[in-house]
Amino acid sequence: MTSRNTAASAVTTVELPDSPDLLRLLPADGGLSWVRRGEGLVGWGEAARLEVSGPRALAEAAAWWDDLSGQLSAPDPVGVPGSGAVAFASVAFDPAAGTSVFVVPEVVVGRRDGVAWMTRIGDPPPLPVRTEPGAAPGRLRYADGALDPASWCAAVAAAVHRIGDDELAKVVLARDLLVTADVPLDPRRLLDRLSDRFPDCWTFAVDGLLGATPELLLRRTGRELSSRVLAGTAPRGAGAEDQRLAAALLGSAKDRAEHALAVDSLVRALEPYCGELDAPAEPSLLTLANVRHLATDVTGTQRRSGRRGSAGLLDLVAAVHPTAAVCGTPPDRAAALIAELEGMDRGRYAGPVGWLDTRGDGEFGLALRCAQLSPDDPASARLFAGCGIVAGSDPAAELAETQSKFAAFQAALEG
Ligand SMILES: C=C(O[C@H]1C=CC=C(C(=O)O)[C@@H]1O)C(=O)O
Repeated sequence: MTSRNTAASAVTTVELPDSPDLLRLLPADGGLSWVRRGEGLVGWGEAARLEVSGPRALAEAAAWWDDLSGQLSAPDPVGVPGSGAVAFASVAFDPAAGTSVFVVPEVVVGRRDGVAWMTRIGDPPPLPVRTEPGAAPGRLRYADGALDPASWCAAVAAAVHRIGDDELAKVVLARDLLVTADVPLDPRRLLDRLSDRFPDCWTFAVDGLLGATPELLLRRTGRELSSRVLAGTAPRGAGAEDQRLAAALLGSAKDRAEHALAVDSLVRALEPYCGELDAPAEPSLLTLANVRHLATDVTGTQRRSGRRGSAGLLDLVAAVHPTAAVCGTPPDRAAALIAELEGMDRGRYAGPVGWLDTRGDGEFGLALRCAQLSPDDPASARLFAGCGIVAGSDPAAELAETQSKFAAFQAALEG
């Protein structure tokens, strides 16, 4: 665990008279973001930072944030979830092995239900010097990541085989794609384009991991908990074909089984913490520009008493992650098969990403439809996409699904 903390200075929060375009405020090096439909949080500067890994990574992060929250609590005239000091977080897919990053920005600008505010820690310059986002990156060169398409299809076929042997019911297999541009990639341009094209997604950026995720792992507001579980995907089509594909997804026994396992994994993990928990019996459709998903919005109320009643947001995130939307069923066998077949380190892809405030409120999505900007080459990035594999999955169809999912970030890169 490494932590840096220059945060023991005054925290001030003021309401802003005008509602700023949050993503337009970000400085040239990108900063931090969690924005959907123009609302959410952006931040920049670093008042404190934690990098943590190991079997107790999230517990250590929770203790670090509890301690810091005590130092950072301050009068907050806005008083809504996200106002005051916050930490942005990007957790490794496997927090025991990978590095999770928590950043407390010096400046946060937020907007919620039309109310805008700015929180500053210490005395940083209030707004960055504005420069326009950079131009299109010119020519893009793509290269296979860990597995070429044929090898990845072979991995899917092997997974289907293992599922047929009754070893497990579902595993999510992902692949990566490398991209290099002629000029450095501009995170602000990517975030702008992602949020324009994917208004129903959360456009996030934490420590070089950028994306627009449609999946909300867990939101905590007071004791109210909510989640949007996704699993089961169909491509988009033109005209009547699009409606046919939507109806086929809703009626697909394979996709519904894949979806039910993801909902079940979240519900089972949350149940012990909740007095009430509601998961609709039927999934709905979430339609995005590139794909359509089966979706279930789960809501619950956290218990008031006992050890589980006092669990904080990071304890809850640790309890629910990884769901079967990104790992599989049963999770231990699925994680072992992912390690065996994927041939890559997921890093923070498919891990929880979001923010938490000093009151214990916050939102965590799953880091999907994203790319990790290269720390060594500002013109390069690594894109990720994965698919749930169940009995009856067809490797060629799953490969096509990863291509449709990559297309979300590719559209932001291109043009
Ligand atoms: C693992 C990913 O998507 C998950 C979320 C929605 C639908 C999924 C699916 O249909 O396979 C995946 O479970 C990804 O986009 O990389």
